Amino acid sequence: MPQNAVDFSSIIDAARKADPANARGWYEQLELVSFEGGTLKVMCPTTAIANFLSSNCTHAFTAAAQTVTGHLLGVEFVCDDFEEDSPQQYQPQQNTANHDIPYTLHPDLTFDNFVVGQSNRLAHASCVAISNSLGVTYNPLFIHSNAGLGKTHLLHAICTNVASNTQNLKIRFLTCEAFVSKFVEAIENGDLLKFQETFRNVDMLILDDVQFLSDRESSQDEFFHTFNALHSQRKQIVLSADRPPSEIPSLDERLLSRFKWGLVARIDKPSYETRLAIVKKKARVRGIEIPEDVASAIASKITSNIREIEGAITTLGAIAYTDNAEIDISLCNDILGCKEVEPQSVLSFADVIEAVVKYFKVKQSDLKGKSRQKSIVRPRQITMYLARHKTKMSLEEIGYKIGGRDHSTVMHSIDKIAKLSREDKLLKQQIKDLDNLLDVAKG
Ligand SMILES: Nc1ncnc2c1ncn2[C@@H]1O[C@H](COP(=O)(O)OP(=O)(O)OP(=O)(O)O)[C@@H](O)[C@H]1O
Repeated sequence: MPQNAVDFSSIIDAARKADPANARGWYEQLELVSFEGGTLKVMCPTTAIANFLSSNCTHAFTAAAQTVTGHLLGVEFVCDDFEEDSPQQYQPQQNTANHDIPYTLHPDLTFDNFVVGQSNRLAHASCVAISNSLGVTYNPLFIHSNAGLGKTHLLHAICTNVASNTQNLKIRFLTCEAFVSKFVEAIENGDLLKFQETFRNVDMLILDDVQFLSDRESSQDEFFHTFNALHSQRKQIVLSADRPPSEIPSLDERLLSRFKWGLVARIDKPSYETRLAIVKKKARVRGIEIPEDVASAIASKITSNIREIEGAITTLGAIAYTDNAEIDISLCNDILGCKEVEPQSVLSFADVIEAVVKYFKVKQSDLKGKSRQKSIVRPRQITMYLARHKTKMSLEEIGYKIGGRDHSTVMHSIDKIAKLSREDKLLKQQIKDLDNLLDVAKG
């Protein structure tokens, strides 16, 4: 089949329908570059987009390509960050070949896609400032807020901005949990020197959720030395937490004072106007048209957590793509109406993982690690299943929290547990016990 015989726009439409939750407005910017040896090569505008598609959408695009052409085809996402003649194939370990950023950056979480209002103006401005001159303005930068108000979004945006404006920088971006578990692993394996080299020789260190250091004395001590090593070389440090430094329990005084050396910026709950702008922005990113009355209904009803706004838009988009339904106020009220009668989940990922750890007597670090032992794999899959059903987290967020796994691994684990628990009595009982434990935790 020649390349020009492939109806690429129908493939894009079919891919949107096959997986509406991941459909994006920027699908329009994808181009078919070649069709050779049974593989469609799709050119992506950025590495982050190629990364996102490879991790999350390969299945949907392959199924779409096969449905539209009637042939067994493969799909490969490529990008051309170096502006060379031939496109660079996407390398899963790297965000760009010129930077060492081991963590996968999300293409949606950019400064362009971040709505600025009174509630987050300082945090946003300081992130922009540091990403334009690392280690010079605010060091460290400490951002804190309640859940779902944009901390992680800003951290991704800093990395994306730095990666696109500078060359050959070493950036480490990870959750504090990952830092602690790598530290513990390094002690266990006698690799402490290598660990220290990894974290003390970077141009920027970004740690998400540093409240996790609470009560972990050795990790605090190690981080204290990492901090000093970086700060003395004027390397940039960015930290985020769900509370200000002074409210992190059992935080060493030496760290507490260092966390306040630079700038501490709080993100507050956004106003109605900011929420409305966020609804519109999110809809645009997902390529969904939302009428004004629907946008304002969402912004009025969902007030405290932007993640829930995103959830409502994803649901509307899924219905619009799969049923070809028009998004109108009655559809919106159906969705938001359901939300109202749902009991408000106060469970977090931490509640879920703690329950699983206690119940199966396993270590958190193992659940988030790479072990393939059955005694770890099953509790890990159950954690993902429960996180999906008992919290409001997206597949991507669950993957991020459980050791940086991708969305398709999370989906596979959830499906597997759902299927097995129908037949396997022991598994069914385990889920029921954990369900009860979590209901008690919720109170
Ligand atoms: N000002 C904003 N503009 C656009 N999107 C936003 C904004 N604030 C938050 N969001 C979106 O809300 C969702 C949740 O944000 P994010 O994950 O950054 O929250 P968080 O503060 O890190 O939460 P948590 O503490 O639970 O990890 C993301 O999809 C993010 O893009």
